[in-house]
Amino acid sequence: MDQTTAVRARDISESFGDVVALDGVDLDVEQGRIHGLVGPNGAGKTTLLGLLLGLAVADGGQLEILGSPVGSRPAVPDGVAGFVDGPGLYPSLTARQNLAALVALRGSGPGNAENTENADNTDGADNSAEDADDIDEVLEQVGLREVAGDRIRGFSLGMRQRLGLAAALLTKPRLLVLDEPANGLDPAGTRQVHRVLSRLAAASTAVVLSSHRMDDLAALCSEVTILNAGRVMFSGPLAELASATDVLDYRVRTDEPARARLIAQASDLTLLPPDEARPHPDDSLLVRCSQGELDDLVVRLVRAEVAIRELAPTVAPLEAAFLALCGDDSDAPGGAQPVTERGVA
Ligand SMILES: Nc1ncnc2c1ncn2[C@@H]1O[C@H](COP(=O)(O)OP(=O)(O)OP(=O)(O)O)[C@@H](O)[C@H]1O
Repeated sequence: MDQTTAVRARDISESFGDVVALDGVDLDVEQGRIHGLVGPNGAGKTTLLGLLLGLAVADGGQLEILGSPVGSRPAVPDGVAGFVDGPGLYPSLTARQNLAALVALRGSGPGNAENTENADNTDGADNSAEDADDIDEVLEQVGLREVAGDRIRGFSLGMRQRLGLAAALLTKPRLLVLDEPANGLDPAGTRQVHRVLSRLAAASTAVVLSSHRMDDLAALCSEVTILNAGRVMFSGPLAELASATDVLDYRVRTDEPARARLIAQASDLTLLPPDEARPHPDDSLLVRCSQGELDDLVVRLVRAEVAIRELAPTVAPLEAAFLALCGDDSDAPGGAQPVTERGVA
């Protein structure tokens, strides 16, 4: 497998007036990896993706894309494709015409944007047969072949996102950069996009994509970078992130709630007040504890012959780690401390 580093960023900073969007960001992405950027609103995700796409140049730090340092002027680096803030598309053109226009604008087709707009040659008559085949192929990949002849004015957000992905695929990128590609996608669309991205990664393309949600990324990415207020809170494999948060909240449902509560009160763990957010709160216990403390509680309950009917974290471990690191949930276990094991601030 090609081990070339697709992205190597060191101490990247970027400000807009007084607003510090990125503050000493390091990022490493190897080819063939799908790397997720996650963080709350204003964390700096789009700003960082924009730098990777060459839409802007960082105020400070070093950035290498596909083995070459980026220049001092904004320019899309060779081999890079993607979009931030939604794909740029022509609403009055069909899906196929949009892709044909992009091919023409890139200069790999004989036409230009104007003649593509005026013509109703939805079969790509102005493009070479090879371009037309490529267009059909990427439309098929993203599941838009059936609506290739429809004007995209009527497309849903999810369909536009998929067309944006198709446009990026046309360039056969070695680094694909996507800002919230899951926006507006239904579950089937999400699965389809995941399949496309996984195939790309298997063929050595690096993918960097952003999301607000850890659970979105967990299904697709092997590694993540968590940004908060422009700083890297964690960067590394998902498994490492899950183990970064030892303390979690668990729901424990038993056949004898009153006795179970007494036993929990006699333990070292923290007993949380009942979950009022649930529409039908039952009499399960909510406890905040480490894995070891949970083991101890289970042993005590079993010894007391209290039957455990359900035991599960209230929030998935990865989501809990994200909430703890971003410190945007005062109820979350843990605090907003950067994890310092691997390339973080
Ligand atoms: N062009 C700009 N002019 C001024 N401030 C900007 C500009 N672009 C971004 N910012 C600011 O930089 C910070 C980071 O913004 P950015 O869009 O990168 O965050 P984000 O993580 O993508 O947020 P979101 O999840 O809401 O899209 C924010 O405080 C934002 O207001």
